Amino acid sequence: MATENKNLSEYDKNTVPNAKKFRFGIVVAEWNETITEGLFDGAFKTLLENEVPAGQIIRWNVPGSFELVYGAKKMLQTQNVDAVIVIGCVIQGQTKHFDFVCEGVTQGIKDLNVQTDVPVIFCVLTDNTMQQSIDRSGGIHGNKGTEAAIAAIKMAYIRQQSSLSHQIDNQHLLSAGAIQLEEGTPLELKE
Ligand SMILES: Nc1c(NC[C@H](O)[C@H](O)[C@H](O)CO)[nH]c(=O)[nH]c1=O
Ligand SMILES: CC(=O)[C@@H](O)COP(=O)(O)O
Repeated sequence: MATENKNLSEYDKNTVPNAKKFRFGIVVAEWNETITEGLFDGAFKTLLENEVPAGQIIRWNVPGSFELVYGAKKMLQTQNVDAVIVIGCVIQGQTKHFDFVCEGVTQGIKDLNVQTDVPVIFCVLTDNTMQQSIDRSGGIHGNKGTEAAIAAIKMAYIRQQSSLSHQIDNQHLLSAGAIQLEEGTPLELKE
């Protein structure tokens, strides 16, 4: 389904987990800032609407979308966050630079999702025209920032639940008699 057949701001509140205790990082590119500010507004307001306290939302700015990867990496390395949203707007110009920026940021964010434990949400418009970006940052097609905020809440919840289930599994094993040795602990077998 293409964006033109879906309003990016619409979501079913009944499918959104409780987000009150989650902490979110938002990294915003300054290129095309009228668009990225619109995307940020959509994401920020949606997090507030889902009862995330403003004090649990950390915002950093970076120069352009290519720097979103480094900004997200340092955000999740240094801040206590349950998910990171990266916000950018890349618009086709006269050269192939568009292709390289889009590929770089896409692959970089994918790599962070593979290599780290904190979900990084891809709120980067890759449009042919400014009008397409306007339409997707609060215009006729809604706001991709809203979509990204809901995705961030859902992924933070999956991260939390998967960690809990892992802990429960461990507890189950320990309570069932399995032992968990600290690395280097000598195993003493009693007669
Ligand atoms: N043309 C756009 C850029 N270009 C800048 C790069 O993202 C990067 O900041 C620069 O190459 C220095 O590393 N960035 C956007 O976010 N949007 C564009 O349309
Ligand atoms: C995505 C870009 O870097 C692009 O907008 C820059 O424009 P140009 O390709 O005309 O240099």
